[in-house]
Amino acid sequence: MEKVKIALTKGRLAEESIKVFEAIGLKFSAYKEDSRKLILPSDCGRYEIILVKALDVATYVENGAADIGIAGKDTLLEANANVFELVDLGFGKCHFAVAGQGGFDLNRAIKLSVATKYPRVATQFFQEKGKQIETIKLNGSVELAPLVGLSDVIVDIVETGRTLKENGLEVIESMYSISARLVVNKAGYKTKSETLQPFVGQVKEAVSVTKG
Ligand SMILES: Nc1ncnc2c1ncn2[C@@H]1O[C@H](COP(=O)(O)OP(=O)(O)OP(=O)(O)O)[C@@H](O)[C@H]1O
Ligand SMILES: O=P(O)(O)OC[C@H]1O[C@H](OP(=O)(O)OP(=O)(O)O)[C@H](O)[C@@H]1O
Repeated sequence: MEKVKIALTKGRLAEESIKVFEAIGLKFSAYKEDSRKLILPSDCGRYEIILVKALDVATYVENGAADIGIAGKDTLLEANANVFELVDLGFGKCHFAVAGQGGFDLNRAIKLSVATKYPRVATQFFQEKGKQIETIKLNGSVELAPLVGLSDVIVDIVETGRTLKENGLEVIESMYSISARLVVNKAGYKTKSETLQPFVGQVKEAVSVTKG
C-alpha cells in the first residue's frame, strides 16, 4: 500500500499537528524536537511526515510530493497554491496586520513602502484599497525595517503584540485572522480517496472536540 505523505512546517506548528494525529490514533514516535531527520515514518508505517519550511508546504502539496499538508493561513495566502483547504485546525492563531510607528498615517506617503515576509498578501491588501505600494521582501525580524528607515510600515503576523511593543511599533490596521489549516492535493484527494477522506474526517472531528 502506498504511503500517505504529510508535509509539516518545522517549528511552531509541528508539535500541535502531532498532537492532532495522536488524537486520531496515529503515532509518530520518531518525531523528536531536536532531530535533524526530515522524513519521519508513523509507527504503523502507513504514513510519513516530511518536514519543510512554512512557505514550502503549499508547494509540496500542490505538486503532489505530499498528499496532505499543515500550514498557517498566512503562508497559504502568500503561496496562492492550488490545493483543497479542508480543515481549520484552530491552533497557530494570530493575525495579519499593518504596523508601524505610532500615529503613522497610511495616506501620507504617495507610494507606501512596506517591508514584509508576505509581499503578495501586502500588495493585494493595499490594491483592494486602491493604494499602490512598494514591497521590500524580508525573511525575518521584519519589525526592524521602519526603525532603521528601510520602510514606512510592515505587514506581518501579530500574536501577543509583544514583538511590536518591545520595538516601539503599533498595529495601524488589522487585516485577517490566521490559524493552521489542513490542505490536500487536489488529484490525490480523488485517487487516494479511500485513505484521505476518512483521515480528513477524523481530523475534523478531533479538532471540533478540542475547539468545543
Ligand atoms: N507568533 C506567532 N503566533 C502564532 N502563530 C505563529 C506565530 N508566528 C508564526 N505563527 C504561525 O506558525 C507558522 C510557522 O511559523 P514558524 O515561526 O515556525 O516558521 P517561520 O517563522 O515561517 O520559519 P522560520 O522561523 O524557520 O523562518 C506561521 O506560518 C504562522 O502561521
Ligand atoms: O505578537 P508576537 O507574539 O510578538 O508574535 C509575532 C512575531 O512572531 C513572528 O516572528 P518569528 O518568531 O517567527 O520570528 P521571525 O522574525 O524570524 O519571523 C512574527 O513575524 C512576529 O515577529
